[in-house]
Amino acid sequence: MGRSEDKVFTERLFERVEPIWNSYLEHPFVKGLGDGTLDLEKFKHWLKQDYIYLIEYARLFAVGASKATDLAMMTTFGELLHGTLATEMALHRSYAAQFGITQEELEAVQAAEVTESYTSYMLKMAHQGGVEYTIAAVLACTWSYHYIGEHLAASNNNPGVYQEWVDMYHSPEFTELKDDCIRLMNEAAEGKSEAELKVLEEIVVKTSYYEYLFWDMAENISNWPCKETV
Ligand SMILES: Cc1ncc(CN)c(N)n1
Repeated sequence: MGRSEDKVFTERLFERVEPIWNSYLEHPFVKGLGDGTLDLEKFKHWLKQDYIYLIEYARLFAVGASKATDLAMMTTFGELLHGTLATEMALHRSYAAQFGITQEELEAVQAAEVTESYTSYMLKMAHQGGVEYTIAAVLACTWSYHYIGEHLAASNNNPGVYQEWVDMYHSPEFTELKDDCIRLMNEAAEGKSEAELKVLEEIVVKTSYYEYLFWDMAENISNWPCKETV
């Protein structure tokens, strides 16, 4: 006991990404969400970019369903797909309605540079390997948002207009989506060689870095340098 091989795969992953995820908690955008001081224009940029990010993210679950190795796994991917489209994206539609942004406007948003790069990377990984690549590509997204949601809720600051955001990401529904992703990752990692696990670990690390870049993109309201190029 006590050897690294005795850990379930996601425990080993968490040890690797925990410092990266803790850096999100120090990020000005995330801090602003937690204490309600975040500039609304920054939040609107996140909202629009995240909506189209989530459309591609939902597509990943469809790829996962097509690569599933048994019916139980296919069912879980179906639930994750539905949970993203119906539960998580309902948060975005609710905020958009408060800000006078229609659903059509949300769907017509053009991906900013980081959104495009991040979703392209995830989809490339999902298509490159077996179902375990797809799960590795989505894991940090769901799990790290839950990590942030839990920390913000526990910090007892007043998120003000962002209360709904904090409530969503540590809600029982979102916790279930996160737990499903963790379970799928461990199932898919079973019997894999160390070399294969290392590849999956690097996907989780890289998507964790992309998550940081996404917070930065929202904080800086950044987009492509020339509007004409999008
Ligand atoms: C960029 C990003 N990463 C993760 C999540 C949580 N599904 C999200 N909504 N947006």
